[in-house]
Amino acid sequence: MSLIQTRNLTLGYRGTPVLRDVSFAIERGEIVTIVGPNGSGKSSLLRALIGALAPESGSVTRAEGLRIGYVPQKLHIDATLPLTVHRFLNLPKRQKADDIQGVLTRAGVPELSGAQMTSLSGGQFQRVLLARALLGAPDILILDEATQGLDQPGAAAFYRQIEEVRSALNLAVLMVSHDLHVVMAASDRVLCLNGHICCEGTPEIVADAPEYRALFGTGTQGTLALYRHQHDHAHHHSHDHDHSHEHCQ
Ligand SMILES: Nc1ncnc2c1ncn2[C@@H]1O[C@H](COP(=O)(O)OP(=O)(O)OP(=O)(O)O)[C@@H](O)[C@H]1O
Repeated sequence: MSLIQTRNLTLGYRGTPVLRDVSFAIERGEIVTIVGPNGSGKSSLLRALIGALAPESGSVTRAEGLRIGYVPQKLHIDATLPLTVHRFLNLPKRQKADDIQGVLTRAGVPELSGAQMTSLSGGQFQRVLLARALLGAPDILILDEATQGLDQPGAAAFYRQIEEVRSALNLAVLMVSHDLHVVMAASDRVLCLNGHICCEGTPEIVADAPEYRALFGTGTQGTLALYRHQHDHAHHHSHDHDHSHEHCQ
């Protein structure tokens, strides 16, 4: 069974339509990225998937007992407040020291436990947020533009970390991003939204689709090729989904 599935999901705010007829499912082990212009309904879809926004029609089904780990865009930390990474990860609930060290290691920052939150670089900060999301042993990680403010190499490194986490823990990853170049390459599947699913499939299929090009231009392919080249066969994925039905329409 899928971790989360929607059928003909239609969303809106007091009669203003936002998304119509979205049928989507995400399985364990998959990395799926949602792209789309501003206002295309990406965050609304995430909100509906986690149950924070009720459908106008259609349905959202979550696997029983599904644990969701959420990585926000950013989080404001009061610069005057002394707060170590270790203490931050103990909020709001006290955690075992081993568990904290474990998620920091998993997030690629094992050395940061004693560091002050306010001293972290953007990339380190996002990894600490990733570590926090991992504390609940999630089945699915949901990231809402988690690399905003990072430069392109920083964002690419963060997504490689996400891929490592996915491979190690076999969880699903669903992310919204504007970093089209790097994020598309790090995804198994891309969903392009514009009031509805205008296009979906592997990054290559979506980047080639006229609907996607009409929205985002044609600059993505070269970067995808470069990323693939650098990244080729660096690791093995344990999942094996059949996406032969992928299409753009
Ligand atoms: N709480 C709300 N009340 C009313 N309208 C809303 C609300 N939240 C979002 N909207 C509207 O719904 C539409 C989709 O917004 P949403 O935030 O889902 O898009 P998005 O693709 O995530 O955009 P962005 O890339 O700018 O973050 C927009 O027109 C927005 O103004």
